Amino acid sequence: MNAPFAKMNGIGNQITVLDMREAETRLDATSARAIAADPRTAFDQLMVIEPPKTAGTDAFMTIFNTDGSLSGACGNGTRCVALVLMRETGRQTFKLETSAGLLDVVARDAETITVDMGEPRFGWAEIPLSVPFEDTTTIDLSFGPVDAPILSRPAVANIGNPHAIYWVDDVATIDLGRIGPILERDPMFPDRANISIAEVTSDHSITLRVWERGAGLTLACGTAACATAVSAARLGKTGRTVDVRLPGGVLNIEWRADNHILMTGAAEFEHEGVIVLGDEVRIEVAPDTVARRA
Ligand SMILES: N[C@H](CCC[C@H](N)C(=O)O)C(=O)O
Repeated sequence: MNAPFAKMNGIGNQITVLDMREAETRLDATSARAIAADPRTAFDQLMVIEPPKTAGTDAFMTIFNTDGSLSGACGNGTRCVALVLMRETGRQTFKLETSAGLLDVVARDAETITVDMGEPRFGWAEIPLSVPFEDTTTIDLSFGPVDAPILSRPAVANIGNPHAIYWVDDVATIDLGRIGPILERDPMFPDRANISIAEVTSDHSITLRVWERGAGLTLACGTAACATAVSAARLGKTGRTVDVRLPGGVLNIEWRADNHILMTGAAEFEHEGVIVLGDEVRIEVAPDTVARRA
């Protein structure tokens, strides 16, 4: 079976979009890991486009991480899927669905794609946490020596996936590649968690680095930007509209008065081809789609 793929990125977050709308089978975790292992299709997230499950939606998306685990949400990948559908249909508005819910998308152009990421959830059981906390704006989960922790008192939020955000004075001084994998698997998080460190630089800007659950350090994470923005606003650190600066680029996040989070940013094609799915995964890149990079 052949499925078209597009290797893309959402401000540096490595995304492979696999179109399985015509496929008779579903992709399994073993095949997802094989696709991740090939440099031509390597991804932080694999966005599998499937036929719509709910009337009025354009497609269902199954989201795999590099390690083959599933996520209910991926902001950067959703913009990439929208760009694929915009090119295919010429339309600019889409309704997409994941295991976590519905997403309305408005794609003005490749630089300006806005996803309504829905409403954040803050209840401890919704994150989920394994310990009850009445107030999730700060929870008790530090890292480092008890008397001089390197990180402490993160905010937590669920944006279709679990996030913990630590506030720091300088994101460059924290060894997130070492600390991230430990906190990702802390017993506090029964489903693991995406771990962010955030530096508030003004009442409308935040610098962010993310260790992603199931994928590791990435150049950007859309849901982490959303989780960070709403947490900063809840704590009074910023207003409700912020620019979030990630290593790969900037996302604008607006937490609307109706509680919905709007995420706006770019998406980009790199190259395309087909993935032949059988006992083994075979990848064929269409040479004419390989972007010339200086
Ligand atoms: N990069 C994605 C999030 C991936 C989340 C995933 N790592 C998980 O929750 O398992 C984004 O742009 O929102």
